[in-house]
Amino acid sequence: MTLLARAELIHSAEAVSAAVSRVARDISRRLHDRRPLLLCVMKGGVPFAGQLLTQLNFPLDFDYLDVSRYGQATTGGALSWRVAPSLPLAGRTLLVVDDILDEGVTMAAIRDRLLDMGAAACFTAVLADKLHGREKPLRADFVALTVPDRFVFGYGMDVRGAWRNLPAIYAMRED
Ligand SMILES: O=P(O)(O)OC[C@H]1O[C@H](OP(=O)(O)OP(=O)(O)O)[C@H](O)[C@@H]1O
Ligand code: HPA
Repeated sequence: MTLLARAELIHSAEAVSAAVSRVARDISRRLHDRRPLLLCVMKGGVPFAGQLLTQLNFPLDFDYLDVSRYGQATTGGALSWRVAPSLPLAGRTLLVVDDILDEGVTMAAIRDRLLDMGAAACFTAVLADKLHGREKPLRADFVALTVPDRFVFGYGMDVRGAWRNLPAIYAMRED
């Protein structure tokens, strides 16, 4: 059986879409008058950032950064910075958008680096916050959904490089 056929549906496409719209409204309320620079974290942040962008009805700028610490693995390793944002950050309000806050190592390192680069404020938005019960180095300001403490994929999140393109969120079965 294929990996997808054996996987368990955690959040349907409809549930993901509704949660993204709710977060878009929250972000609009909080940041509408701050002309934020929205930074998409490659690669997993692409679907979430793309859908958010179409629902944020206020002026903003857009750029991306690329970091990775999982590669094809299901456990995290050392963080590798591949591309830093190219737009100037000094004095800006940032909104960093990623697919998942798991151990939180990636988002905390991104926030620290962006503040070091001169950003005035760094807000964070994630599609999924993984509930594993361990302390995280940061809490995201905007969270669309929670996911259980299992390896999840879909809507930007990959499993061994695949299935980022799914409109719903699935979890691998443990056995
Ligand atoms: O909270 P953490 O435990 O640090 O994990 C979260 C990070 O892991 C994934 O990135 P990955 O390294 O797989 O890069 P990718 O998005 O390019 O696949 C995900 O997109 C987050 O950026
Ligand atoms: O559960 C996960 N799925 C996909 N990518 C991830 N990166 C960190 N945790 C995960």
